[in-house]
Amino acid sequence: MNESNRPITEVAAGILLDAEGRYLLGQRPEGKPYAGYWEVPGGKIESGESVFAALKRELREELGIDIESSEELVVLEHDYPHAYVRLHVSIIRKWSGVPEGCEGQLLSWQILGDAIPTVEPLLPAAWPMLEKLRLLKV
Ligand SMILES: Nc1nc2c([nH]c(=O)n2[C@@H]2O[C@H](COP(=O)(O)OP(=O)(O)OP(=O)(O)O)[C@@H](O)[C@H]2O)c(=O)[nH]1
Repeated sequence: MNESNRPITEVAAGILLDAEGRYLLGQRPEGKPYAGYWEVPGGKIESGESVFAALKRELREELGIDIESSEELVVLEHDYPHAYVRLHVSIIRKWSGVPEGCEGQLLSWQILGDAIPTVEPLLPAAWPMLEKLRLLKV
């Protein structure tokens, strides 16, 4: 619970960062809250699951890739009308397979040095994680 007494939804989000300094965004599919918004891939952490296990499972389901490791970037909270979420954001530099939109979602590689993504709209809570990513010397 938080100060507004809403249950906290724990979420794992993974920023795939490639050797050319690009990161991946995906578009939320129809049927989910904020459908059509762009986000960092990931999803809800199941009860008893570690952040890394959730990330590994979500990225396999959503993108068809397998990750071996991740680095924590930031933990941030956001109060949405539909949920109060705590996002555990990690950077992933190595994976096997080529990311595909396994749930029919569009994907877009973005250049880290760009001020704003070339796709929109972005989920509100995606902005602070991208800010944090830019501050990092990657
Ligand atoms: N994956 C992801 N979720 C985010 C981001 N920013 C953000 O606020 N969220 C929120 O975190 C929650 C993630 O839920 P989700 O709907 O993607 O999770 P899921 O795939 O497990 O959903 P499901 O229960 O429909 O299967 C949503 O409330 C979403 O609005 C982001 O950048 N990436």
